Amino acid sequence: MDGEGTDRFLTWFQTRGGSYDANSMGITVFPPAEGGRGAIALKDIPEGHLLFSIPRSLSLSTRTSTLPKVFGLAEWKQLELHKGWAGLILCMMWEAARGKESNWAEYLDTLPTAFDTPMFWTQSELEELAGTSIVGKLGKEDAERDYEGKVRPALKRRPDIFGQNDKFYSLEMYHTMGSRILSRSFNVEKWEGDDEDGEGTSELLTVGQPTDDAMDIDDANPEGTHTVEAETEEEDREEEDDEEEDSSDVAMVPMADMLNARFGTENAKLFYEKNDLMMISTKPIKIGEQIWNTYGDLPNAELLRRYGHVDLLPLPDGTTGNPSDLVELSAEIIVGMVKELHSQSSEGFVERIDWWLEEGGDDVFEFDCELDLPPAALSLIRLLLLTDGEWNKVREKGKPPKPKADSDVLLVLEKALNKRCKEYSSSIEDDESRLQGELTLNVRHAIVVRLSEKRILQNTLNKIATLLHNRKPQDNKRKAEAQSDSGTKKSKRK
Ligand SMILES: C[S@@+](CC[C@H](N)C(=O)[O-])C[C@H]1O[C@@H](n2cnc3c(N)ncnc32)[C@H](O)[C@@H]1O
Repeated sequence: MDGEGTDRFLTWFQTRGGSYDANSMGITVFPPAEGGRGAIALKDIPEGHLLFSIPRSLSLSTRTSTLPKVFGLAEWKQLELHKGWAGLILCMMWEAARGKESNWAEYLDTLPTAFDTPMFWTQSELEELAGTSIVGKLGKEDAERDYEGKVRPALKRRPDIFGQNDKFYSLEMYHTMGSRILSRSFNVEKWEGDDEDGEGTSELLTVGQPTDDAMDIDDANPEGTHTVEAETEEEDREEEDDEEEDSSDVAMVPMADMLNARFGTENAKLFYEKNDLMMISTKPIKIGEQIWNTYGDLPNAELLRRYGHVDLLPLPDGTTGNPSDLVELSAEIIVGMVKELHSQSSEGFVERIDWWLEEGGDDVFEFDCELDLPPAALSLIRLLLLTDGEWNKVREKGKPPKPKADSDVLLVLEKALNKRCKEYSSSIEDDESRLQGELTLNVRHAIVVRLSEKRILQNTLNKIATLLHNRKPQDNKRKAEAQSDSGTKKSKRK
């Protein structure tokens, strides 16, 4: 968006009831590594300062767009457009197709048309992500299923509303709108006491998850909070009980979505009142500094998948990376390793695994930069290593084994992590050397993500090796003691 575009947007914003402190903040373009277009402090801003406010009616969601009503709410639901993001995407397509007639025309003009997210990568670029957790989370097929199953039938059913304009309603446009939601939407809940369909004087929506983030600013907005993190994946949302309400909470919020984010730099947050959403500084901001929101300090894999960028900061070990990074290990690898190491038959495990899952046990374990061994992974390994007698007792008690990292458990975990390392097609050294050379942005991002995952795996393996080294003599001593104890008991019983 050029200067003229910014001015048009700001004029639109103000004429529609939005307000911003033009003395304190402006919209400018930062270097790409700092987010490109974003907001800048035009003077020293104290903490708790209102930077801008947005009437709820100016957010764009399935509640504020008139499309669901024009289409007919019953038919909307019949096509399942009230579930997931398909309904909001169709609203955004329709609003874009209406051009200047749309309430959001000038806002829609500000939104990106191209993305650096893996959703739009070539096959060879995607191959660079092999081994990372992004691969299974792109959601492209799910999106295309929704387009074919919900949006296309809606377009066919109501040519009087949608016309024949393929340009605005193509699958490509569906992905573009979906990516706009993924990288810019907020979770805007209904205001408590609002009536069923969001009409009337109860003034529609509230922002965010009014829980931990809540912060008192003054009496006027006692429950301020924000959720700049893009919504959870569609498939997660579909599992939620009150899905209908959740989907209509997803909203595009003009101006608030102009703020960039970087790990640990947040100095402004979105708060809410009954009628307005408000961006308020959470720290003093110096003149010339960027006004940063937060996307939840996500790991680079998630930043890349949702937003198309990565955070690189100096880390305590002298490398650069994102302190939130983590690597996933599936329970499947652990189960396979126990089978391999202990020559167990698959049948013996099925019962235990089913029980583990029924009890709410994880099927994926996260290892992070802190290098703590996930207690749930330790507990699962112990469960799988139990004798049949011990397993029966555990089942009777209804409690998974305590997450103790003895040497048997550590050996399984070590092998499982070594196997996990093999899912990447390159070594740490290869990646480090490639990062020194010329690379396209996408390939560089892919290497940053997988290198960090591999470093976490390697550091965790080093930790396990040290633990094993220190623990073996202790474990042997304990085993010997246990044997002599049981011997004593047995002789007593005789
Ligand atoms: C909510 S928008 C922020 C405003 C955006 N820069 C714009 O021009 O409208 C999120 C997008 O901004 C960019 N962005 C935000 N923070 C960034 C950062 N720390 N580094 C690189 N890009 C960033 C990414 O393209 C991301 O998808």
